[in-house]
Amino acid sequence: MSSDTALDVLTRQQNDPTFASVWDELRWRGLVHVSTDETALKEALDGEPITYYCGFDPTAPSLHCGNLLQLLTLRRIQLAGHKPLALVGGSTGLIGDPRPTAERTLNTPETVADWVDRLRAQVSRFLSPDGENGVRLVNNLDWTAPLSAIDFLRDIGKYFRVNSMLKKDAVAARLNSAAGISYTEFSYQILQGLDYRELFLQYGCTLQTGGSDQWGNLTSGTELIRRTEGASVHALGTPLIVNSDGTKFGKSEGNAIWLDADMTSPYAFYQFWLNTSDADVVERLRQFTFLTRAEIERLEQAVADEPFRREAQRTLAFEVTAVVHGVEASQAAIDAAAALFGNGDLTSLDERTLRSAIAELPGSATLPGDADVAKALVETGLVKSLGEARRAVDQGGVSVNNVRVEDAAARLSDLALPGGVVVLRRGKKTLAGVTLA
Ligand SMILES: N[C@@H](Cc1ccc(O)cc1)C(=O)O
Repeated sequence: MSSDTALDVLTRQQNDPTFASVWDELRWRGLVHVSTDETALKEALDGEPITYYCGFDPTAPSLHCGNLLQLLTLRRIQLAGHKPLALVGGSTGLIGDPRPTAERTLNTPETVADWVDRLRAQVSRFLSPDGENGVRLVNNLDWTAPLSAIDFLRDIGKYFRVNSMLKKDAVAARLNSAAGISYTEFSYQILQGLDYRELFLQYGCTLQTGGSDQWGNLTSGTELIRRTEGASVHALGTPLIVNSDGTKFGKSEGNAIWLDADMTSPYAFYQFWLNTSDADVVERLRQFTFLTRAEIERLEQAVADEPFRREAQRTLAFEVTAVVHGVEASQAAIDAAAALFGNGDLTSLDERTLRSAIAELPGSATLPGDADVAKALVETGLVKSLGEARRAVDQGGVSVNNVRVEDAAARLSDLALPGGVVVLRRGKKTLAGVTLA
């Protein structure tokens, strides 16, 4: 991340006078899908600061776009004065939250511990550490590891009825599948319930947020607290984000969109948001940016009046990339696209941005430095044959790094940008990238 941190960006845009109540804002932004008693929750959120939490499991070295919704929701509630606990699941990550489809493979404790560290660092970037309601990071391994099997079964297990455990969505789906479900994953909801109780007892935590797929796990905690402590606490489930064409949100050509810049480059991240459809873009602006209601409504009008300008998409991509990677990286992603597609000066781009930008072009190849322009045109699929390549160059229709080439036999190493990057263009629009080996 650059010097301009996610929080700087968030904080700049925090004051939206339209919303007297954070509950009203969460509703308007389309973040409330399911919750425990609404009146009680609204009252709690509009009243004195409460402590609330959301958990993230270390199932990969980085969080992804789907988790981002939870991080931003945590931040919105923090901006209203409440105190967040961000839990990274050192113990739950060792067990695995059952997915409706198939059993997870267990990761080694070393791997999980490494991912816990990485996720803690990621999560902290989205929440302010300052003041009375500064974020506290917690790890459920701290209270789960010391628990003996006997204590777990006697003291906690007694409060869970297998019948209701079987009804939870993911468990029910797996029971009906051929693969079934292991006892390990079946027990997961108890652990998450235990977390909520622990955070209630230790910190007075009275709200847990999560995706709506977490509803069973959220209510596992509220029920346990009701049974053991006689207290009534809250849970809030945000909607599952889907694209209006029915495809899953958060993937680009089958790859997950990660928050880690080494796993998904800021350029690719920016492009992902830029590709949002007109039908989805306003909802995404509400859910994933801190822009004010007035600004989002103006963009909604822009989508209706001048969809071809894609102002809403460009704003969305800039804002979300800035929140995750910083303003500079977000601007660099814009500059790279402009230089590539607008025939601009490629030499002004930094090598890393340029490399990640060409990696996203449809035809990209790695070639030895002594390869010539004709060969590169063939290898990247811009032409079908060496003959066609030569003709295209002779007709003046080929450029390398946005400078027209005259000689199809020119060596790529003589034309490359620093880092061995070569951008080939055929005609006006067709681009491909080559990295020299
Ligand atoms: N089960 C949550 C992560 C989580 C773990 C422990 C908790 O206490 C809360 C949430 C998920 O898979 O997204």
